[in-house]
Amino acid sequence: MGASHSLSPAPSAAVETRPIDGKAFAAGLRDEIKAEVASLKASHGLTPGLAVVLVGEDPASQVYVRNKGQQTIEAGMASFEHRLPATTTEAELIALVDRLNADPAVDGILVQLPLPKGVDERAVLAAIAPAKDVDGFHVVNAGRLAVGLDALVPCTPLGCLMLLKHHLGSLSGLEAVVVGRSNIVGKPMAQLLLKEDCTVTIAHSRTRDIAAVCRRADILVAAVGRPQMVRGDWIKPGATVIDVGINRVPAPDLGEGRTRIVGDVAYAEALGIAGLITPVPGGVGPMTIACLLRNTVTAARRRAGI
Ligand SMILES: NC(=O)C1=CN([C@@H]2O[C@H](COP(=O)(O)OP(=O)(O)OC[C@H]3O[C@@H](n4cnc5c(N)ncnc54)[C@H](OP(=O)(O)O)[C@@H]3O)[C@@H](O)[C@H]2O)C=CC1
Ligand SMILES: Nc1nc(=O)c2c([nH]1)NC[C@@H]1CN(c3ccc(C(=O)N[C@@H](CCC(=O)O)C(=O)O)cc3)C=[N+]21
Ligand SMILES: [Mg+2]
Repeated sequence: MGASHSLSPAPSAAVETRPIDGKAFAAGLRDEIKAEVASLKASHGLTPGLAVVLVGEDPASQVYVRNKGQQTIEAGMASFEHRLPATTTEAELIALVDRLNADPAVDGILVQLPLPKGVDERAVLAAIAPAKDVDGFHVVNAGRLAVGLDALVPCTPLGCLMLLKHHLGSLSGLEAVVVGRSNIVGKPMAQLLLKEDCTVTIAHSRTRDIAAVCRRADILVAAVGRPQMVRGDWIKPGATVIDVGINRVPAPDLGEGRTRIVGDVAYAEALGIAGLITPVPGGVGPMTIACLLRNTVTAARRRAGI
């Protein structure tokens, strides 16, 4: 057969990769939430309130807590910040959570993770009233999500799902691979994708030939915490890539001692291969906070019965 009649595919033209603007999408969501809060206030006298508990001095956590507080107030909600020293005991923390559970002005409680060594995270999360668990980390909410009941859903996977549905429409039948199996990102992400009728694979540190597993994905979600681990040749051409990773790495090009934030995906390598990709920063992170505000409004409505 002559070359002009070859049945093999032409050398594939590079895919045009479109970045997903999570920052803009989150700003739009916050505008909607702000309008909803104003109408709840006008018609029911209800002001949703979010309490954030930060233990210790973790610099990254301080940034997120500041952003959360600002955006909560901008949305017209009440923000309660509790900053405690790293020496706070588990009993003191649980006593604070109990007070917040009983406080009628508080609709949502978020205990920023990680907690200092010596504090049992599970015990603290278990103390949060499920109706105020706007992170969706309590076993009651995790269980409700798993069996298909209404639940407060963890903010990061919820934000990822909103981006996916907005850009892809129906996800039914798509191959989804989630890299990472944490209780706060990987597992609930897999549950949400399953609910959308994806065929879901969860990969983790023991997965054999992870590159080949990832290459099956129409939707690839990276939630690992390893800078740029997912390489360009792990991505199926045209796939949608959601990069959850927030990794602070040295950036000597910016100057001595400077750092920058990168994701779990080698973004530059993904360009020309992925169809859609979330950048870091400006992708999933802003969606997490917007979904936290949304969950706080949801919790406030349910508690008020409206
Ligand atoms: N953008 C946002 O809003 C948010 C971002 N994050 C970021 O997302 C990332 C993940 O967070 P989180 O889920 O809490 O992290 P965890 O450390 O709790 O979980 C990481 C997961 O990645 C897996 N893993 C680790 N190394 C490898 C490897 N070499 N190959 C394959 N899998 C691996 C682990 O597997 P195993 O279970 O086998 O150990 C584990 O399941 C972090 O960068 C975090 O900062 C987190 C929350 C919100
Ligand atoms: N109980 C609890 N719930 C959490 O949801 C939780 C937590 N603990 N501990 C830490 C992680 C991390 N996390 C982020 C939130 C927002 C951005 C964010 O806004 N990122 C922006 C800015 C990034 C920057 O420059 O710092 C972006 O990606 O564009 C990132 C990460 C929530 N977490
Ligand atoms: Mg109130």
